[in-house]
Amino acid sequence: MTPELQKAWDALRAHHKDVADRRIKTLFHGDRAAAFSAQTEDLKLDYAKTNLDAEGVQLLLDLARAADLEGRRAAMFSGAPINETEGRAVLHTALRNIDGGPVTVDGQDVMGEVRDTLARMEAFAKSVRDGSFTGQGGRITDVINIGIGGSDLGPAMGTLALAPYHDGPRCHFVSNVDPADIAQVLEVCNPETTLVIVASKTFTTIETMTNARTAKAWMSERVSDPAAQFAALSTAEDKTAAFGIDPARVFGFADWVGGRYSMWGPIGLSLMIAVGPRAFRAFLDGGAQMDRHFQAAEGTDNLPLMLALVGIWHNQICGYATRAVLPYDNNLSRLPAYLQQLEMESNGKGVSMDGADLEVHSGPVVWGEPGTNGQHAFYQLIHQGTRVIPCEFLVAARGHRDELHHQHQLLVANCLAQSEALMTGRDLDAARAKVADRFEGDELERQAKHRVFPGNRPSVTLAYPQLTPFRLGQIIALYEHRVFVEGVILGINSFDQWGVELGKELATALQPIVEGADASGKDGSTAGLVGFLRDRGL
Ligand SMILES: O=P(O)(O)OC[C@H]1O[C@H](O)[C@H](O)[C@@H](O)[C@@H]1O
Repeated sequence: MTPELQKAWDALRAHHKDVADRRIKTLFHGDRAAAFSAQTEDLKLDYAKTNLDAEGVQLLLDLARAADLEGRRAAMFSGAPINETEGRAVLHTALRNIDGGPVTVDGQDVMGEVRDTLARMEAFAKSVRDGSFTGQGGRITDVINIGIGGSDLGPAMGTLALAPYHDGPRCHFVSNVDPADIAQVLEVCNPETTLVIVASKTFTTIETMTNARTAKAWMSERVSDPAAQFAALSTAEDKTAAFGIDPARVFGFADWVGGRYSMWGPIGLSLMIAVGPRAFRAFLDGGAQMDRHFQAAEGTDNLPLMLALVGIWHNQICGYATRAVLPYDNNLSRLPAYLQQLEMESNGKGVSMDGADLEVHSGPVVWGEPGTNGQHAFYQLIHQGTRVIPCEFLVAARGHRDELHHQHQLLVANCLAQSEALMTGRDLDAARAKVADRFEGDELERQAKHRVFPGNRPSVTLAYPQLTPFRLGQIIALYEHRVFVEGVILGINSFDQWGVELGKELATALQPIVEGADASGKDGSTAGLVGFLRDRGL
């Protein structure tokens, strides 16, 4: 860590010591709500309900500067190999730069290829949607995307998010190697009218390849040329050919698109088939708009920067180990899962870019569920548990059901009530007043204590007009850049994922053992579990 960066961390920690005990609510005077929010025409990020003050924000901005955020950001957009452990550029932004200028990697403009692939995807999606591409039993009724991690979560989350725009064939997403996953999808599909999309950046992921073979076998029972109803999305075009997929239905992309950043390109094909090329373009436009905003907006006007700095404040400075993402937008119900990969696979590292042990914590545990469901499940702990969980709310002005707008208004009231309750809490006097008509004496005290809400719990709220394709693009790109900024400040490589390798290697080594080979070379626990499962039918 450079002395300048060290100084910036120290200054923030010292500031936190001074302000840790105050109550957020006492900070509300003057124009706090406006000063502690970042806004574009369509998006408002409110972080007034945090313990940040002007000095805290300034110190966070100093931290970003000391980490050379501007330099790293320019390096990313310019196509420099900032994924240093893999020697790759990081240019998922190029996939949505459709109306923008050239983007060069190793001196070559990649935009021609990006546009060509997008045009091929659009032509194919159109042919599936209008029935000119058919299965061997007629028009395509079902699309099955087989992929995992970044080759699943993006299109699965996006297809659900844009359900009101879904006018193409039904889309199913199979990810788990657990046969239960694929079996229940195959059960409801007709092989003669189903398109299978095998989505895998590497085309070697064992779960995906196993499911793809199962789908091919299922299809070959009913159609004479199953491969004709397969498409592939991958960087490994040689491997897609070996699987028997016609290059006309192979949509390739370059290694400078990370798996968890890949829904903007070919990996988004199932989403494009669901909502149509036009809506998909609007999604790309939303992402591109956020890219421009991220590069141009200054300091506190910059949404991804401020979302990241609030995250750093909570996770690193206040020591809150997790953050809850709570969309009050049911169609975003897979957003928490999507963000778990985006954030935790990107910033869940213990080693800095230069190979030294990290001197700060890795990124936070991210989790969540849509409101209002979470309110009736785990909000108890958020309100009264002993650990503070910063909450991130998402809420739209309007849903897609005008006739049920009164229900949407109730949803919004719930969202706003939660952030208010978290901040304000309820003190012992107010709690006593709640039960004074039913209890007295010691029992009144005891009952009141259970009804105290400590409050002073921070949250941020992202508000937007409506979850359209364009807006989804903005929101996903906002989170991507937030992860980038946090990664730069932590000094890590947000674009590799070595931490997933060991489990994969050991699973491969364990396969013969679960199939019957001798387990005695394994530790006693593993061997014991194999024995237990074998005795019961493994
Ligand atoms: O797209 P694939 O190559 O099949 O990879 C699928 C996923 O598996 C890997 O193990 C990585 O952890 C993920 O980043 C990736 O998205």
